[in-house]
Amino acid sequence: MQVRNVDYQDAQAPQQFTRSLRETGFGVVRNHPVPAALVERIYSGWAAFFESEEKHRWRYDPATHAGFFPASVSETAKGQRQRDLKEYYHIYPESPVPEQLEADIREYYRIAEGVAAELLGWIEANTPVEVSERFSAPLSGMIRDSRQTLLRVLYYPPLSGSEEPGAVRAGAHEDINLITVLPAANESGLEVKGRDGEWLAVPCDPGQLVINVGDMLQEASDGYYPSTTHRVINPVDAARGRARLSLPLFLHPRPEVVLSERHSADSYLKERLRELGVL
Ligand SMILES: O=C(O)CCC(=O)C(=O)O
Ligand SMILES: [Fe+2]
Repeated sequence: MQVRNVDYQDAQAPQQFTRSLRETGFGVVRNHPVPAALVERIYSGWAAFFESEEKHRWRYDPATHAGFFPASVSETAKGQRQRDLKEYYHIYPESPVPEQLEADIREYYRIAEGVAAELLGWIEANTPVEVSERFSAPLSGMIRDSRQTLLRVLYYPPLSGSEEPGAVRAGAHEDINLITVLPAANESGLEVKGRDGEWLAVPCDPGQLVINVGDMLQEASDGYYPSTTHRVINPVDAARGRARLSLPLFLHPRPEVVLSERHSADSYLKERLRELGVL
């Protein structure tokens, strides 16, 4: 199995990228429109936020699920017993954000959403017609003007040594949404599960973007694109003392968008959140 690394500017990029998604559920692109300096500023600004007490004043709103989620309420991946070793901050288009962090994060949201629309166009154009004729709308149109797309700023604290045995940074899971756009994290750790069950590190140098298929694209394509299981493993040696930040943008269609005969985006999301015990 090979997660391809594709030059965004290359004429062959749309085919190569789509092939990687089809074969592995993942693709990596370089030379893309997300400025590396913007991502670096976001990582350092948000590291300071997560390392301050200020974060507790931004605790999430249970009605909207926007805001800061401390480690004590963090997700537990399906089949995992311990909570993930992570904290995060959820941002939707109208969510409140600390003022000193707001301009960069809104800019990132806007640019990454634009890249996602372009990539969905590539996928659409390179999907066999017997699969794409089932799409209820062009894939890039499904996310247009969506208020559901979620930006998650993730902070995995340095390991203290007092973690519960078996607890990991992010337990094996699949994403619920259409696709996920993820700039290279500041530390390694992301792994993808191959068809043969072995775990592979997702190759990702600074400045690159990782894209993965979520359950909604798997559902809309009737399994043609696989929503691949992934996880974040714990660091070893010197890296244990370092925090890891990452910035996934989860692209969600508008609620009324039809995914399949069984599901709209809204009914699908609700079913999955109920399974996760979040609804
Ligand atoms: O932190 C990462 O690299 C991946 C995070 C992830 O898979 C998620 O939040 O769904
Ligand atoms: Fe994920």
